[in-house]
This record gives sequence, structure tokens and C-alpha cells, in this order.
Amino acid sequence: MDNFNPTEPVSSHSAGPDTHLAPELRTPLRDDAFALTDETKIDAIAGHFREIMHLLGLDLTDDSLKGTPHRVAKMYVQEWFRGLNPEHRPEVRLFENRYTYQQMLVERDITVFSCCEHHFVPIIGKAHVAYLPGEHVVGLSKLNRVVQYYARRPQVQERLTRQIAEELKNALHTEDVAVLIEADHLCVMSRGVNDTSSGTLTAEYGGAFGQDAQLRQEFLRLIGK
Ligand SMILES: Nc1nc2c(ncn2[C@@H]2O[C@H](COP(=O)(O)OP(=O)(O)OP(=O)(O)O)[C@@H](O)[C@H]2O)c(=O)[nH]1
Ligand SMILES: [Zn+2]
Repeated sequence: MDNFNPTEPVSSHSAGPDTHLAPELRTPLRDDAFALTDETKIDAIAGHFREIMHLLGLDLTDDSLKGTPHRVAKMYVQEWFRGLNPEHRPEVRLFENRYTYQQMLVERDITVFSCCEHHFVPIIGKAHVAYLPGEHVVGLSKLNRVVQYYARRPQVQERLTRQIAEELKNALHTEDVAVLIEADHLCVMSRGVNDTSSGTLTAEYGGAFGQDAQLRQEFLRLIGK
């Protein structure tokens, strides 16, 4: 493997990315998950991916193929799996609810681009999140950022749904949070059962959303379900 040196200096984080979440909601990571810099990871992954391409019989001297190992490695570390790096965890800014807005707030159709942890192919869909404001309201874009942070990891949809809900409950200081995700799994569409018409829905209803069927119905109506 080219340029791989496991003893290279470590990045600054020591704690895992999810220590703020309940243990069963944490993405399973090795204790030394942050022992390598991103640059070192990219070099090492590129080396392994080059080997995969070689084993598939591809000619890596070809103009179009020779940069692929590095492209894929960079895509994994900096894009698809950037949510594994706690440095990318969004800060959720709250504002005083001066206007005493008390109805549910819904952020719907948030783009979800994630990756199936069983097959390493995309999960593509939408997340809808809602909460009941108390003394504070949240900057809207932070809802999208929280979804994106947890989506950009190897995932199963159930854990993604629960991680987002938990993060929002903590950040907004309320249990009254709803999260619904509808997504297509490329592992179901493009291989195995090869079903391109089914989709997967997951939901988490916290606090009042779990207790009050009418509130839940209103949420579902507002997101067009
Ligand atoms: N619960 C859950 N399952 C998922 C998710 N993404 C993919 N899977 C499933 O994970 C399962 C892995 O099953 P295996 O039998 O080990 O793998 P496989 O032989 O590739 O399975 P097939 O896809 O049926 O061909 C499959 O049924 C996938 O559909 C997800 O987000 N949640
Ligand atoms: Zn899969």
C-alpha cells in the first residue's frame, strides 16, 4: 500500500464522534478511529482501491482510470463519510422565541444522501423534521445540517432517523421532535432483489408527537403524507 504509515501523527480529537448520543445510537467506530489524518487515510484508501481495480482486471495506466483510486478515496473521506469526523458536527444556534411562536415548525424535503453500510452504495431520499418551539427557535438551516452530518456516514436508515431525532432533542432542549425519512436504497434497486419501485419509510416521534395522535396527523399532513 502506497504512503501508508500508521504511526503518523494523529488529528486532535480523542473522543468518538457520538459520545453525546445514547450508546445504542452511536455509529460503531474503533477506539483509534482518529489515529490517522485525512490525508493519510486518502493515500491508504487510494492504495487499496487501486488494488481492487487491478484485481478486476482494469488497466491502471489508462488515462481515464489512473486517477480513479485517488478520486474515490477523496470522495469517501471528504464527502460521503465526512460525517464520521466530529469536526464537521454542526453547531446548532438557537434564537430567543420573542414572537412566542408556539405551533409546530416543519422543515420538509431535506435532501438525504447517505450510504448503505451493508453494501457501500447510496441511499437517496428526503427527511422531514418538526419540533414544537418553547422559549427558543432554531436557525432553519441547522436542521438541514444535522440531517446531512448524520447522513454522511455508512448507515442504516433506522439509526440515521434516531440519531437525527436525538441530536435535535438535545440541541432544542425538548422531546417534542418528529423525524420522518423516505429513501431509496441502491442496494435494493440495483442488485439483489433489483426492485426499483419500493421505498423505505422510517419515523421517530418524540414527546408530544408520540403521545398526541392529532399532532402526528398534522405533521404527516404538512409533509404531504
Ligand atoms: N434494516 C435495514 N436493512 C438494510 C438497510 N439497508 C440495507 N439493508 C438490508 O441489509 C440486508 C443485508 O442482508 P444480507 O442477507 O446480509 O445481504 P445480501 O445477501 O446482499 O441481501 P440481499 O440484498 O437480499 O441480496 C439486506 O436485506 C438489505 O436490504 C437499512 O437501512 N436498514
Ligand atoms: Zn445495502
